[in-house]
Amino acid sequence: MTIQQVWNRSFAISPPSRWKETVRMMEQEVLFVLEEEDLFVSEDQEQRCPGLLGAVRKTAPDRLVPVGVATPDEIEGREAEWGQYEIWVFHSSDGVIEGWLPTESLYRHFYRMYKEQQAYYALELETVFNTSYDMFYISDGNGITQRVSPSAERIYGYKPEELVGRSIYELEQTGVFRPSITRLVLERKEKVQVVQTTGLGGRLMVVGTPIKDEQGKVIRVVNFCRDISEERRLQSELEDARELLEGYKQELRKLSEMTVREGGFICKSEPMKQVVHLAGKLAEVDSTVLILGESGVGKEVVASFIHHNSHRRDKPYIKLNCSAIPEHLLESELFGYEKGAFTGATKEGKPGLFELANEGTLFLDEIGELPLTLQVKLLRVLQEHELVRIGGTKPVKIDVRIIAATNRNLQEETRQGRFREDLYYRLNVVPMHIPPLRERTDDILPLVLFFRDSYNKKYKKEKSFSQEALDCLLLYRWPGNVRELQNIVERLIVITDQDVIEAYHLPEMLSHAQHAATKVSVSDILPLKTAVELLERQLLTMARDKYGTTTKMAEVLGVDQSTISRKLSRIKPASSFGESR
Ligand SMILES: Nc1ncnc2c1ncn2[C@@H]1O[C@H](COP(=O)(O)OP(=O)(O)OP(=O)(O)O)[C@@H](O)[C@H]1O
Repeated sequence: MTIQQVWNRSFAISPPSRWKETVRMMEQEVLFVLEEEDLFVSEDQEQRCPGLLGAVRKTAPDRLVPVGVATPDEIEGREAEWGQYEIWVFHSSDGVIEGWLPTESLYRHFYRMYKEQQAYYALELETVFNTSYDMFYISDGNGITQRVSPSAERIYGYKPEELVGRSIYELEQTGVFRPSITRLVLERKEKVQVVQTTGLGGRLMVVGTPIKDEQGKVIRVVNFCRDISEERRLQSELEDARELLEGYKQELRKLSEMTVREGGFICKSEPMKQVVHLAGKLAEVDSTVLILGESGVGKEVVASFIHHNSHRRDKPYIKLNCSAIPEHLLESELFGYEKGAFTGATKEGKPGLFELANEGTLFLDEIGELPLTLQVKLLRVLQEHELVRIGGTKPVKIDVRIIAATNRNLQEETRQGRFREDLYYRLNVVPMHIPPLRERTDDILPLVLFFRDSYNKKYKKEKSFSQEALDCLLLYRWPGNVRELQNIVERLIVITDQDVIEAYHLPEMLSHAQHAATKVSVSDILPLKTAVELLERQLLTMARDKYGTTTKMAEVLGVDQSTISRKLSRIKPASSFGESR
């Protein structure tokens, strides 16, 4: 039975709602008379303690009546022990009970009971206050700190005693926390829930609640503060892991694209033959290679060709796309870390890709995306052939061949200060430029046929292309280079219902090429090379007559200005064309 229940069974001598009042009266030594209903709350109570009501009623005026009251030993959960006390009962002249008055011994009993219960509540509150991982922060109506739980030291970096007595306005100004939730509660006079930043860089979710007096004036503000920095850290770690995963997924997709190639390496055009020739020579030496070229031209294919034809072929070939990994994770991916190097580091530490690629080749794709801080570290590895893991002190010897690739203009990047000049020269020992597909149109048809056969095999189909469709593919500019061509051929093989893929099956972006294809008509059979040359000559002459400058010609014919100059020099001396005449 709880205290409240005991009080009720004690015939509501003083209902709990009035204990406080009773105690206040006692403390002020004021006697007071309780109402009859305080004594006899309900018939139900009379039923539970039969006889008492009758006994009181039968009492002669102004007589002492014995009553049973729970002793103070009965505190939450313990069985009540009943003590005997007496009360004064007052009757009116016609015998109606007017009120009653506890005797002094009963007053003392009330008092003890109240104080013990108060102490019990205070103990409960104290325990919650002192042991909670969350923080309670209590201020008065003027914003002066009254009480703070010990977790303040962890959260704000101040012990409770260093905060008590200080103004929250001052603490906000000095940056212990921002904003002050107490200030907001005092301003708005209502409950406020806001995220607060601490001077230590943490973040708290704070719920501030006003306590008001009878006139509605805020006399206390109780803040409940939960540290959410950890949640945010975990969330950001999760996001990092997601980004990492996404990076690897991209790499996997590329890998699956590559498996279709199964070692097939198409190089029919003259420029591509030169690239392969150079790659063959580079495979014989260990020098650093920088492969330049637009996205999808085959830089990775060439890197892999170099590795697989070098003496390192039986050692690891590891590829890292510097733009696919979030900047802050790139360092540990590349250089590894020692155990406990940072929060989130595994217990054992982890080797980076440099160590994993030891004795083999590390292909750093999109090197232009490497942050400047890591560029310094990479330069050191290239120069000293050793690295130090994050959080480590011991240098680790490394024997790795670096092949880097980029579709950016690295020279321009160095001018802009985004790429270190010293690293650029260190990487640029042997640069290789892979021309875009539109500049080696002789590769288009072999590539289309190669991917057609690969995907026919993969999807168990027997599709072929109509001549008109092939013409469109040949005339398209392929801004996405070989990768785009590969994807389009795959899509056509998969989604076309008919066995022959016609021009109208081609995706929309090829429609311009298709349109162009119908604009060109050939009246006789002649060798393709001659036909292309004739067409090229006609186009160049037309464009030259119409526009007059190589800049404009390059724009309308969709090639670089240098290509125009080169081609024009074959049909007419280049000197007759100015840069932007
Ligand atoms: N000469 C080729 N023969 C056969 N397949 C090729 C050839 N060149 C490129 N590919 C294929 O085209 C796709 C893109 O090539 P790759 O990934 O090497 O291009 P990249 O220049 O490295 O692109 P990015 O700059 O976007 O990384 C790959 O699937 C690759 O197998």
